[in-house]
Amino acid sequence: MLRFLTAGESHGKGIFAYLEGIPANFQIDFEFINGELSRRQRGYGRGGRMKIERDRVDFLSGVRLGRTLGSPILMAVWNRDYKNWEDIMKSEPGELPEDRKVTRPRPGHADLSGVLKYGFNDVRNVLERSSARETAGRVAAGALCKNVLRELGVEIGSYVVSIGRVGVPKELYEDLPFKERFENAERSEVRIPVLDPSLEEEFKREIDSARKSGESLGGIFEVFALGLPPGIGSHTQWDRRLDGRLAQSVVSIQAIKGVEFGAGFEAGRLPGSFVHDEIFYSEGRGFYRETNRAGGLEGGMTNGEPIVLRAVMKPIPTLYSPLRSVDIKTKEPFEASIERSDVCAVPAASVVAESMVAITLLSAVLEEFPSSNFDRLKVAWELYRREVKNF
Ligand SMILES: Cc1cc2nc3c(=O)[nH]c(=O)nc-3n(C[C@H](O)[C@H](O)[C@H](O)COP(=O)(O)O)c2cc1C
Ligand SMILES: C=C(O[C@@H]1CC(C(=O)O)=C[C@@H](OP(=O)(O)O)[C@H]1O)C(=O)O
Repeated sequence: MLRFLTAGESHGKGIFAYLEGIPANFQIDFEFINGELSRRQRGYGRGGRMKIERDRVDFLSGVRLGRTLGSPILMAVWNRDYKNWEDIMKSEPGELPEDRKVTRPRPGHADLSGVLKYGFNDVRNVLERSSARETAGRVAAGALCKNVLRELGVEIGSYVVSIGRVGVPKELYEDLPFKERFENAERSEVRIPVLDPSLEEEFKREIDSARKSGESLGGIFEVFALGLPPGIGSHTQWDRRLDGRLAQSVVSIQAIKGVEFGAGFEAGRLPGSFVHDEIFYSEGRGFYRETNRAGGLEGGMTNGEPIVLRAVMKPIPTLYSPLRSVDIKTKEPFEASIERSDVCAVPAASVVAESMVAITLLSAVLEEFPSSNFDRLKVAWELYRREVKNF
């Protein structure tokens, strides 16, 4: 089992990820982890903050000479922007003048519920932690989990299928292998799964026109995981079901409002014979399916087919065209105005979702094959893969 938590404020010293349970003696690919952090920063539609930050991982514990020790791993992603906020974010005692406190809660954020819950008179005490800057910590930890899973032959990727009203027609990508969809997304500024310059332009125009009119956009992306054998997860208890655990980990990402697996909500409109994946067998392949409407999950377990989930992100709530709200001090209505914000962060959110999927999958794998040492995990994993193939 893995234990994973984050700490840190958006404009504080840094974002930190705590990860416990990674087997010892795993050789970490630092370049890969830093590459994942930079993937999270990219994507058309991001705001000024991403020009300041150059996220890199700094291992503070649990790693020696490039290998894991089996002890808790603490990772830091330092905030370059901290130096611009030090006077209002420092931990040493001090008082802020009233005019430097944030008293205007933004609709769509944790701001109002947070000040009411904690009794704060400064919204900053809430917004600093509710900010999606925290996702840098998720990606640092998720990248290490992805690194481990890759050594077990499991690949995780994602691509964007719609932003605002613009979508990628399904017939353009449904026949492409997942790896090709992913490689195309990596070359696209909006992470779409096809190489189509005019479609790419259409996505960018949608984002540009939202920016011009002071609007923001959400969208939908897909995450896949390849190479998992059947039987990871469990049908025996609600909190062990892998579908439920994956959904929770992805919906926990800031602004993600829903998740569906495989045929998803469409399954509710179709009769059963169009939804369930029939079972076949051949000597070379073992058991297999010709369709994957289940998205690789049946009964809370992997079924050996690719895991495919789709998630929806709401539009960024901080808008250049102001929304109405009420000042918590004066109780006067006002229209929120802002200095900087992302217009669309769907491509970045899809990278974060890959990380959450990696953390959840590796946790389930380690529950099935508890191992203190990575080489032993690999042996147990290969044995099981062979066993189910030759069943
Ligand atoms: C990668 C990423 C970047 C985001 N950037 C912004 C931003 O620049 N401005 C903003 O208002 N919200 C941004 N958000 C969304 C907010 O953090 C989120 O909407 C807010 O936490 C409330 O969402 P919730 O109701 O799901 O918690 C971003 C979210 C993600 C995943
Ligand atoms: C800093 C990141 O995302 C931030 C998420 C965010 C929010 O309100 O969620 C607001 C913006 O930050 P700022 O208010 O400093 O401009 C984004 O840039 C990041 O992704 O690293």
